[in-house]
Amino acid sequence: MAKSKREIPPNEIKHQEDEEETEEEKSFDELGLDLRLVHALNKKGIQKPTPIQLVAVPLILEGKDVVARAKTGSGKTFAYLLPLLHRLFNESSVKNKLGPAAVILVPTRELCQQIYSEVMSLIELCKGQIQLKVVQLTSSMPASDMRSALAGPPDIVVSTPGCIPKCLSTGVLQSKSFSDSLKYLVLDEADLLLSYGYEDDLKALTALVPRGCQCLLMSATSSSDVEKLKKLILHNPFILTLPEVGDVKDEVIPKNVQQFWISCSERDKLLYILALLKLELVQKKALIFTNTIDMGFRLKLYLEKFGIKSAILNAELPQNSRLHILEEFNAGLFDYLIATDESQTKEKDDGSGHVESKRSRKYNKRKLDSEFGVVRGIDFKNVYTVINFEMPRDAAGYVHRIGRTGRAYNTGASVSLVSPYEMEIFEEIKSLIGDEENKDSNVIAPFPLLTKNAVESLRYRAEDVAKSVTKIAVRESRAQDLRNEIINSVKLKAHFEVNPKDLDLLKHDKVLSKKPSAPHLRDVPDYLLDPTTQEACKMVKLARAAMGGNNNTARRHGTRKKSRKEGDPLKTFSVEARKRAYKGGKKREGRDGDDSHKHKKNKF
Ligand SMILES: Nc1ncnc2c1ncn2[C@@H]1O[C@H](COP(=O)(O)OP(=O)(O)OP(=O)(O)O)[C@@H](O)[C@H]1O
Repeated sequence: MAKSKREIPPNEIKHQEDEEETEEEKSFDELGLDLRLVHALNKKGIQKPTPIQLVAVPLILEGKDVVARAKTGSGKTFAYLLPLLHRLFNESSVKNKLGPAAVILVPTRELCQQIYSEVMSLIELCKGQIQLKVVQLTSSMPASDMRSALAGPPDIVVSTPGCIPKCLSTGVLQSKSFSDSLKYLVLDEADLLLSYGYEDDLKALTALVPRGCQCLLMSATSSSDVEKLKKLILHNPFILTLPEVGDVKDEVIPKNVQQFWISCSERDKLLYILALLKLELVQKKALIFTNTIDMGFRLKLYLEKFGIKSAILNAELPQNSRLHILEEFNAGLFDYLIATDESQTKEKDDGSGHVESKRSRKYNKRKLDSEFGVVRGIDFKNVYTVINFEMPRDAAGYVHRIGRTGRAYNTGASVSLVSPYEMEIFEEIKSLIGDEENKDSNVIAPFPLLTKNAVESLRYRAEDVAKSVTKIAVRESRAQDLRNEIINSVKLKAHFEVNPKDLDLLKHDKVLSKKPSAPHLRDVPDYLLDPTTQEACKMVKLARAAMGGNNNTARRHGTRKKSRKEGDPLKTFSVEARKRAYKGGKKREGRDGDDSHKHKKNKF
């Protein structure tokens, strides 16, 4: 355990990344973890604990209540999962227990799935030496599914908070059985649980948490909500804060993420993002955030016209599709994911002074999934760049968005397009993450690689194309995409239950536009680029090569695997799907190869 050298309350442990050198040398084994878990981690390529794991694991193994606050991507999940599994592995199972021993509560379904997969993969890697039943529950599950999931009962339940009260009220779970068996309660992404509207559910649950239950609360940011939860559920917990929250400024963005911004008008945002992507001034994979679903589709349609493929992720899509999109993106099947991370209520007013049309509002009234959370806590793999096409509505949203890159020991970058409407929130963000004492410190620096000339050389076509992406086109594409995803989702459900790892059926970066992109818009000829931009492109490419390509390995595997799977029942899905898959494969082979021919031949 990290010893406190400063005068801080006895149960409060603050930790700086550069202190306690000997602590940082410690291995998982030396933290006292079960060797089966240590081997499982090694098989995953995880060798040394992150700072939060170094401090939290021993405390949790000792049975302490812990509140851990650490940056996004700092490894908080293993910080509680490893000691939790250790304790469950080594406990003699209580006979006749009628409820779960451990409950992990998370704010969204996506997180539920993610944590569930993480637990299952650790258990599987323990080579069948461990028999633990793990289930996931979400509020939309029918009572019969909940009943069968809870039969046994399971050792670990991963759930959104609304589910447990639902299980209790429908008689699927008895309050007494629940209280008698519960030994571990984890509130993960605690800073979000209340903002997702789970306060009543959590209060209902509190009454049932027995005194001896070990409670753990994990969060990326500190907030009054976290304080509230801490008081509600934990008893005299150890408070871990990494890195140390200094007197002056709270550091919430990982140091390994370089943050940039570009000042541009609302109208020029399409032009600027085109320049960033088309001139390849940002590293792939990139996660692009918009505040409304319509804007996400507008952006996708616009980029398509220039031959830039992307996929869309939002709360409107069916759950299966969302999970599938995440898995595909994580597996490297496409490079750009446009995500909308706000809820329906917020979507009505986008804060930028833009008034949405009546029809658009009608579409926005579609039922969005309140348990959806694209940004919060999701472990996107190998995202190098996060682009804020529109600025989030609050500073915490910025922290969570940027936290999708630079995870664990990786590096990353972010680029925010900031219009005059968004300067206020931008200032707020800067003051949250910056150094107030040193006003000149460029925590978010101006993006250095894009010259005015480079932008202007693209303006004519960019504006022309932007005009062609009409509101009607956006609306039609959104409706069409939703229809497709609903059909696919129903058909996929059965298959994914049997083959959860199969990613290859549907390509989510399919082209939505009815007209193919014009060849002259696909590539940028050299004569349009000034020497500075050409130099910048080269630098980015070199950096990508140094980083080991552009994450295409998985994609290539995916393509080949698919072409071999002629017998796959999913391939008979529909003529459309097959065509798309074939086209997708061809296209990807081209993209995987040397793409240096780009920028040379075609006229722009
Ligand atoms: N000790 C480690 N060494 C290397 N990678 C690790 C280690 N611990 C966790 N990771 C990886 O780091 C990534 C981020 O971990 P995790 O999702 O737990 O972060 P987090 O702190 O919960 O972030 P967020 O607040 O965004 O949810 C995951 O891909 C995880 O597998």
